[in-house]
Amino acid sequence: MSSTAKPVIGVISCTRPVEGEDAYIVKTRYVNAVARYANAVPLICPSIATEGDAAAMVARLDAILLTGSNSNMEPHHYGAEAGRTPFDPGRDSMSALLIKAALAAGKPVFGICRGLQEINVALGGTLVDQRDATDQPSLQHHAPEDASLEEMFGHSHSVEIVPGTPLADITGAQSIDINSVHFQTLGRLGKDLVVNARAADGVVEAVSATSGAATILAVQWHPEWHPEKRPHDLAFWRKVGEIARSAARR
Ligand SMILES: N[C@@H](CCC(=O)NCCCC(=O)O)C(=O)O
Repeated sequence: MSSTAKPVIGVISCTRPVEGEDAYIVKTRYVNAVARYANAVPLICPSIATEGDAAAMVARLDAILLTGSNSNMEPHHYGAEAGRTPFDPGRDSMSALLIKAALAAGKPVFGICRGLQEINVALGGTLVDQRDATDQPSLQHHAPEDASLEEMFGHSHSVEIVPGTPLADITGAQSIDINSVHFQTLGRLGKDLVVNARAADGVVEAVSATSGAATILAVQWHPEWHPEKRPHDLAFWRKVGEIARSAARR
């Protein structure tokens, strides 16, 4: 497929110190997955925008992807009084503006891990931190904090897929094994979101929605982490590309 025929997917960035100063960064695995497995053109969106800038970016995109990140949303976004650092307020602001602009424009919104959480909060939902639980969680959703990167993404568990949902169609499976790299989980579900998968402890692991002409598809795990090893992750990216191409033709 020629590059001009490929959809363009905006990939949100995070603010991180690089060489002693702030930089807008995206981990290469997210960008590479969009290019290699969704067969789309990735375009990194700096997390600096007014509402008008976010709308201007979305006007030039066919879809947006909200990536994972080890920062947490600031708790005031979902009505909580306290939360754990690290925070990334620029990312919080940008994700909310991009989601609002994309849904208003009828363009697809894809989310991974933090991105799923941002979508849930943008639609009025809340987050819960597993580390605040008073009782011992029945399922750990994150490797120990001192785990190496490989150990962190090697931490996995199964999820049950809700029959009849888009994820069931995408994967053709009832249960899949996923990597798990998050301490926060969805609390109250955001408006119009449909649960597509749950872990054994009831944690929501995937959601979808059709908001007007826009499609939402978001997962709590990381399909960009070596998807070549997991058919359901390859299927996720193929669907991302398919939805984005359909949006590009509108
Ligand atoms: N901080 C939130 C979101 C977790 C998340 O996105 N993890 C991914 C970290 C690795 C990466 O940067 O891709 C939480 O803890 O739930």
